[in-house]
This record gives sequence, C-alpha cells and structure tokens, in this order.
Amino acid sequence: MTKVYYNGDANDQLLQGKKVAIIGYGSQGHAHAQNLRDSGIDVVIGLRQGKSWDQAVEDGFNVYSVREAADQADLIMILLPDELQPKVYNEEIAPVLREGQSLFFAHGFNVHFTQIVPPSYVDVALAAPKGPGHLVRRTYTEGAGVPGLIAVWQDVTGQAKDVALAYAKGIGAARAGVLETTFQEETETDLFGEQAVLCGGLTALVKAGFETLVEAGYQPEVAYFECLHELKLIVDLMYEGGLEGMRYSISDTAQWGDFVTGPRIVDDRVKGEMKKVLEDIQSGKFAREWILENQSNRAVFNSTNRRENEHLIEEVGAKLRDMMPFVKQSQKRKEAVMTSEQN
Ligand SMILES: NC(=O)C1=CN([C@@H]2O[C@H](COP(=O)(O)OP(=O)(O)OC[C@H]3O[C@@H](n4cnc5c(N)ncnc54)[C@H](OP(=O)(O)O)[C@@H]3O)[C@@H](O)[C@H]2O)C=CC1
Ligand SMILES: CC[C@](O)(C(C)=O)C(=O)O
Ligand SMILES: [Mg+2]
Ligand SMILES: [Mg+2]
Repeated sequence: MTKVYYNGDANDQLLQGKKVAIIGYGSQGHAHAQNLRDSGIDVVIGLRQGKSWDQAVEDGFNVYSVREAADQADLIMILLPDELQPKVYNEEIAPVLREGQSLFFAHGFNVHFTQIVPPSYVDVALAAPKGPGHLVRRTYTEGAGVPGLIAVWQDVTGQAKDVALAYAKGIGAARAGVLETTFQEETETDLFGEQAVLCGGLTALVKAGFETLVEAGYQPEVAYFECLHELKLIVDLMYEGGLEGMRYSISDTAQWGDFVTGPRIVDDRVKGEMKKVLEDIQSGKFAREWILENQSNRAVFNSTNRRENEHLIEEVGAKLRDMMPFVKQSQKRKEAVMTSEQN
C-alpha cells in the first residue's frame, strides 16, 4: 500500500526561519502564498508590474521583481503559467540561483520535458496540489485541504523530500493526504487527467448531452440544469462517498440507467482513444504541440476559446446563474465581506 503522508509526518522546522519566494500570484500563487503565511512561514512574492502585483500588495505581501524575490529566497516556488516559465526562469531566476537554494514547481511539465534545465547545485522538487488554486485557498481557510503530490528531481542537501513535505503541509495539502511520486508520473497523470477526464472529457460530455437534448427540441434551460448544473450535485456525492455513496442517493431508476447506459457512452472506442491520448502525452507529442502553439501566438487556442465561450450552453447558463447568486463564488465573497462589515 502506498504511503500517504499527513500533518504529523512533516517537519515544520525545515521551513522556519527560511524565506519562500512565490513567483506568480495567480490561481496557485495566491493560494500557496496566503496558506504558507497563515502557516507561519515567511513569504515574499516575485512578479512583474500589473494586476497581480497590485493584488498581492493589497493582500499585505512584500512584492519584488522576480529576480529580486528569487535572489533573497531560500526556496523559490515557480507558479507562473507553464508556457511562460522557461523564459522567466532563464532571464530572471537562473542568473541568481546559488547553492543551498531550493527550486520548486507545482507541475513537472517544464522539468520533465526539458524546457527548464536546473543547475546541478540546487535542490529541485515538486509540491503539486491535486486541485484548482482557488480551492487550495478556500479549503485551507475552512480547516481542510486539497491532497497533493511531492517529488524530488534533484537532492543536493539530502533534505529535498522533507522540505517538500513541510511545504505541502504549509499549503494545507497534508491535511488531506500527500503522496510521493516522480516528476514523470505527476506530469503524465496530471496532463492525462485534465485532458481525458476532468476538463476535456467532462466539458465534451456536458456539451454533447446538452446539444442532444436541445437538438431534440427540449428547452435549453432544462438541458442546462440537467447536464451542467446538476453535475456538481452528483460529483459532490461522489467526492463524499465514492461511486457507491452517489448511487445510494440517486433513484434505483437512475442507478439502472447508470449501469446499462454508462458503458454505451464511454465504450471501448472511447477507452482506446484515452490510451492514444496517454501515448501522445508520454511520447512528448502533446508537449511539443503545446509549446509550438504558444510560439505561434496561440492561433488555435484563441479561436477555440472564442467559439467555446459563444456556445449556447454558456449564454443560457449565464442568465440562469444570474438568478442564483448563491452559486457564484465572487458574489458569495462580496456578501461575506458585506456581512462582516455590518457586524
Ligand atoms: N491552476 C491550477 O489550479 C493548477 C496549476 N498548477 C500549476 O501551477 C503553476 C501555475 O499555474 P496557475 O496558477 O494556473 O497560473 P496562472 O495563470 O493563474 O498564473 C498567472 C500568474 O503569473 C504571473 N505572470 C505571468 N507572466 C509573468 C511574467 N512574465 N513575470 C512575472 N509574473 C508573471 C501573472 O501576473 P500578471 O497578473 O502580471 O499577469 C499571474 O500572477 C503551473 O505550473 C500549473 O501547471 C498545478 C495544479 C493546479
Ligand atoms: C485539472 C486541471 C489542473 O491540472 C488542476 C487544477 O489540477 C490544472 O492544470 O489547472
Ligand atoms: Mg492537476
Ligand atoms: Mg494540470
């Protein structure tokens, strides 16, 4: 059985008196920075001037250029978009890297696919939450956490794994469970999961269900509630109790439909395609195409994004969600602030 690490397995002392530079203050960056700070760790932020810089200052952090932050830190966590990391690393971080520092990532893409080649004299490790950054922060504030993976690429000090575990505890991941992996396993499984199941597979399934109902003459609003809105409610049950827990709550009619129709939708052809997707990830084909797409100014990414945002499901969903302010996180936050200001 794989060892799962929890809070009690981590040595907090390894990050006490050390300075952590969080490079980037986006989805993961703001969450790591705020969680580590709340865990008693000294954090500075490395950024360029702009929206995130202003936000990090507003959130009470000392913010520096990437180079200045990296230069003063014991541990540098790179939380920039994957496609921008190699340039920023080469121009701003590599020139100031020195022995004794640790270089951390939340995803192994650039190291595994050799877009970043760290020098031999720094520890290189991974602390990768298995969830979106905004939930890494939200769950932490709720006393919970998002599970995480740690991995060591290069261990100069002999402490890289223990430091990665202490970091994982600092961001709240060790409340939920931390697994040790390799850069290769993290990179390949993360890319596969987001493409085939969590993001690509799911959005395609939702759209195909919605379109099938609408093309058959059913109301788009009914199709939206059925194929998108209710998904969260069903997934929440799976999150809490696995497949069995979800099936306990649904009707026997739904469960029978699940058993007989599920395998007709996700059939052997779909599974065969998943295997090909995995092969493209393992061979580096996907990585090369994503790198080239960025070098060609994201022609396909941008046009696909525009088309996707214009889909009827988005138009219908936006109107329905406007009538359900409680489902909008930003609205929830505004209300929480207003309530705390009133009290
Ligand atoms: N999103 C997620 O939940 C997850 C992400 N990861 C990994 O975490 C890493 C970060 O991803 P994510 O949080 O999504 O990234 P985001 O796209 O949310 O991060 C953008 C941040 O990077 C800053 N930035 C962009 N370009 C530069 C630059 N040239 N110099 C300085 N700062 C810059 C942006 O600042 P500005 O406002 O100025 O543009 C912003 O603060 C990736 O490796 C990703 O794979 C891992 C698990 C989940
Ligand atoms: C599922 C997408 C993800 O891998 C994540 C939130 O874990 C990402 O890269 O954003
Ligand atoms: Mg992921
Ligand atoms: Mg990912």
